[in-house]
Amino acid sequence: MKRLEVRNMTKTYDEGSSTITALNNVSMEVDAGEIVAIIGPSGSGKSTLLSAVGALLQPSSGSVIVNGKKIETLKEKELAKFRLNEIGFILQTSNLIPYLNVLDQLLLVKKMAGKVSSADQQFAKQLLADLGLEKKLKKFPNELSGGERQRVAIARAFMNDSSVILADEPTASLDSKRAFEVVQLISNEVKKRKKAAIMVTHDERMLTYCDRVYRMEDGVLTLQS
Ligand SMILES: Nc1ncnc2c1ncn2[C@@H]1O[C@H](COP(=O)(O)OP(=O)(O)OP(=O)(O)O)[C@@H](O)[C@H]1O
Repeated sequence: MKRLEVRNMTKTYDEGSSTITALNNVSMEVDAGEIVAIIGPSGSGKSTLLSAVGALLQPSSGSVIVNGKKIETLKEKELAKFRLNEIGFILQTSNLIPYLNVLDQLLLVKKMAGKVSSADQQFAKQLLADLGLEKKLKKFPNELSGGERQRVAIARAFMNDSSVILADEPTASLDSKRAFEVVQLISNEVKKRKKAAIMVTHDERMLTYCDRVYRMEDGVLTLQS
């Protein structure tokens, strides 16, 4: 059983008299410890695919299966829980909360899910240390560089120990040195913590850190390498 499977997924949008096919019979698999890239032109359906895998959008047909469970079978309440516990998102910009320090950015995820244990505190510190931020625990976002902020966002995505990590152009706001660092760190954590990760990127230089590369064109996904 693969950690993540997408089976024959189609998403259409009705636009008056015409229909846009954002995803056209897309299938892919990502196993634990794998990071795959999706490249492709603007408007080809990459964000739509990430949204569907992250249970933020319902496909018109097809399935997303995480740890053998079809997410379309989940009810609204279970879906919210699924998003919180099984999906970690890393976005283009770090989206940190301005009035929380670095450590609290991570602990907020736990506060939302219930309460913060000392094991949670330890885990958060361990993740931040993995990402080279052990000296920045008490800093606020405006006291960090762009690369540091993005590393906090990566640590935060791993904080709920989800099965799946979804990264939507995580290097878009970084210069190329920082971009390499950030993708390498994501890849290392994915392998160390046995996540199934999908990264959408426009930057072909980042593909060296990925196990497979898929190309999206007009809603059709093909394996490139
Ligand atoms: N809510 C919506 N209603 C109608 N059409 C939509 C909607 N969301 C996306 N689309 C269309 O679906 C197609 C795929 O869009 P999507 O955002 O997935 O592309 P993308 O590959 O992520 O693009 P980019 O690289 O520019 O972010 C596009 O034609 C887009 O216009």
